[in-house]
Amino acid sequence: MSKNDLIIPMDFPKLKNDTFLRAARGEETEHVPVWCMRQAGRYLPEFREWREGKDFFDTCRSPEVCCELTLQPLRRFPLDAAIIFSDILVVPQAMGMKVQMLTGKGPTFTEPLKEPEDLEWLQAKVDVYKELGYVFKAITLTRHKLEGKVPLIGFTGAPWTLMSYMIEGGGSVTQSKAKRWLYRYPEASHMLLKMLADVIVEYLLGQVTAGAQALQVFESHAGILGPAEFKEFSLPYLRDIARRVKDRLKEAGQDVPMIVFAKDAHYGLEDLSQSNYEVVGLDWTIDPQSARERTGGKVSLQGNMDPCALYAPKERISDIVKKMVAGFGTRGYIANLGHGLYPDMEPENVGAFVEAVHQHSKLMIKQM
Ligand SMILES: Cc1c2[nH]c(c1CCC(=O)O)Cc1[nH]c(c(CCC(=O)O)c1C)Cc1[nH]c(c(CCC(=O)O)c1C)Cc1[nH]c(c(C)c1CCC(=O)O)C2
Repeated sequence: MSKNDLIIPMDFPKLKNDTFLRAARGEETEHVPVWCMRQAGRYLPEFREWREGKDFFDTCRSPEVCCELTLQPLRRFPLDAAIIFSDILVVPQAMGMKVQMLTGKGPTFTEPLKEPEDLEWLQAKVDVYKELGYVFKAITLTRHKLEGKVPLIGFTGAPWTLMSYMIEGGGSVTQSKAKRWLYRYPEASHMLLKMLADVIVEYLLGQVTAGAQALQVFESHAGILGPAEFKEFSLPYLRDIARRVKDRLKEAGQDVPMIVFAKDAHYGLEDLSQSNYEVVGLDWTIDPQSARERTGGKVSLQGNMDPCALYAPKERISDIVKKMVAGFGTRGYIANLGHGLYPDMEPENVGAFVEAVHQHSKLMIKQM
């Protein structure tokens, strides 16, 4: 597949609910928009049905199935945004690494990177249209099937998070193999991070060309780094990605809001709020008001209810949401969880969360 094989997205249905996009830009809204990380996931029986017996990455490579899985949560809940069903690990795959999703174990690389010499067999220059065109097709198809209901979010893993998977070969508590590279091979680490950033920029631009209306960058493994390592090995690449994507979009007369979610990196909040992203996503370990103070009104904020609060009864969820919305304020705010939904969560309680955000925020905005 090449860029020209893509259905050039000129004829998308008109967007009816742009609350999420307005909040991302800090504009006024009638209610606080809300979506959930991992909203397309195993907590939904219809999702489990579609995924049953099928390989995870085969599913990612089927645009029709990705489209269906993306739309499922929107049929149930009045969410204000959709996020394309895919995975961050499709990028290492595009660079030539083999990854499987093993039941009960999660993502597993057949041959993780061990030493700097291993970088030689990585694909540094990736034709994203050829290797990741299936994601772009899923985005274009979903954008049509959404019928303008809500905006569609595209996403990527950030360089450090992807690097850590490529070296660890899967999930890890200490990330010690990946961190060993940072301390022992800083030059090779920067080489790998730069290689990843280059692919990510093209990948994000391809997603916008295909129809993505916002982009989220997941730095899920930020919290394992100390402040100095974050400043050296994560932040510069996060900034570089947003800058390059925005410059290239500007040349094409386009502008798409970008969200950075660096989990557990509150030490980096001030820096993240000055990193070319419109929105900073937050995990639940930071208090909404202090996040506001530390980001000084420079960005919109997204988050940050503890996903486990969804185990509470509905009335309690409503109280927690009310405090959270009051803490962030209704302007420049996108409600979300502080991380993804877990498979054992009740769809009904997810509905209660979404409803509580709309209900409380509408009242607060009216009273202003
Ligand atoms: C670290 C990471 C990954 N993938 C992702 C991240 C960053 C966000 C985060 O910090 O959680 C991002 C991701 N993965 C998935 C999405 C889809 C969109 C959404 O609904 O949010 C998104 C945005 C689908 C998925 N990706 C995965 C699932 C579950 C497996 C399945 O569907 O069979 C889904 C719905 C698998 C996955 N993919 C990954 C892991 C560690 C796992 C296994 C853990 C688990 O089993 O939940 C890597």
